[in-house]
Amino acid sequence: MGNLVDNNETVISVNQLSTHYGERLILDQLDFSVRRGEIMVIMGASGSGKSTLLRTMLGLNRPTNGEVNILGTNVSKAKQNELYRLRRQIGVAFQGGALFGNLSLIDNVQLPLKEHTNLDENTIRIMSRMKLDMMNLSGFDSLMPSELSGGMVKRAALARAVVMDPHLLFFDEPSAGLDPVVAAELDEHILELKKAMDMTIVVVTHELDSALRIADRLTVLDQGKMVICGTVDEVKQSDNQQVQNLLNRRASRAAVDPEEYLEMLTRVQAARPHRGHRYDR
Ligand SMILES: Nc1ncnc2c1ncn2[C@@H]1O[C@H](COP(=O)(O)OP(=O)(O)OP(=O)(O)O)[C@@H](O)[C@H]1O
Repeated sequence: MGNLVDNNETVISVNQLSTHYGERLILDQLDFSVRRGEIMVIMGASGSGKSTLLRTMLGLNRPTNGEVNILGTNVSKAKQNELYRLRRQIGVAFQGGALFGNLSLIDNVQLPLKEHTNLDENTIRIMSRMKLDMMNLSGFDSLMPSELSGGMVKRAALARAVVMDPHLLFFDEPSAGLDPVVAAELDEHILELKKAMDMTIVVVTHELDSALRIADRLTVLDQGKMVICGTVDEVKQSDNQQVQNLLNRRASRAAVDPEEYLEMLTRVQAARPHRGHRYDR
């Protein structure tokens, strides 16, 4: 990656993008771009089309209209080998893309390097350890995924997603299943990645607290339509009713009694099955 960062350089452009499932319109003429070095958060309620947008941006779904350009490739029209080349420059941490349960932490993280490069074992190990270190996971190389806490699993998935030093990172629902403190820690790691690796990051989430913490800009979807695309301040100051509803929903959640919340968390912990040794930092 170069040292000269042009912050206005467009890394992703989404133009007039529409998608259907069968007859049903899911994404409706979306237009926005992602600039080099920024964190773009895509927000919206469940069913608003976030995952469909992510899949379409990665070329896993073909749009019915419009197009997505990533790093100069028209993803919507690209051939398989072009998509393959492009995806090598993109890191992806998906909700469902969990760690391989039969591989240790380090083996999970070094997998992309083994699959996509001809680097020797030693270099692969060093590169993987660097990413584990960045994610506060050094010293846990040989642990199996079942021995890791929820926060560690997410950090490990993030380490794996960036092990090839991608230009671009997609992260689907980072906070899902994490308690607020661990989710906030993960947000710090996302911010650190942006800073340390000069990375452009697209995060899909429905967690407003997390979105406001990490976003340079936000794109808000509602039923497949773009409600707003702007900086955190622009979103906060918007007089659009749907945006205000989203912000107010956060305010009412913030009013939760901390004692009650702690009790609820403890109940969940107590109900969890024993999973062997667990470590966290
Ligand atoms: N494979 C599919 N076939 C048909 N309809 C689908 C398919 N996948 C998603 N949908 C529908 O498309 C709409 C958008 O779904 P999508 O998963 O993109 O939303 P989302 O914002 O990511 O939701 P969530 O936050 O719950 O994951 C929903 O109404 C969903 O039911």
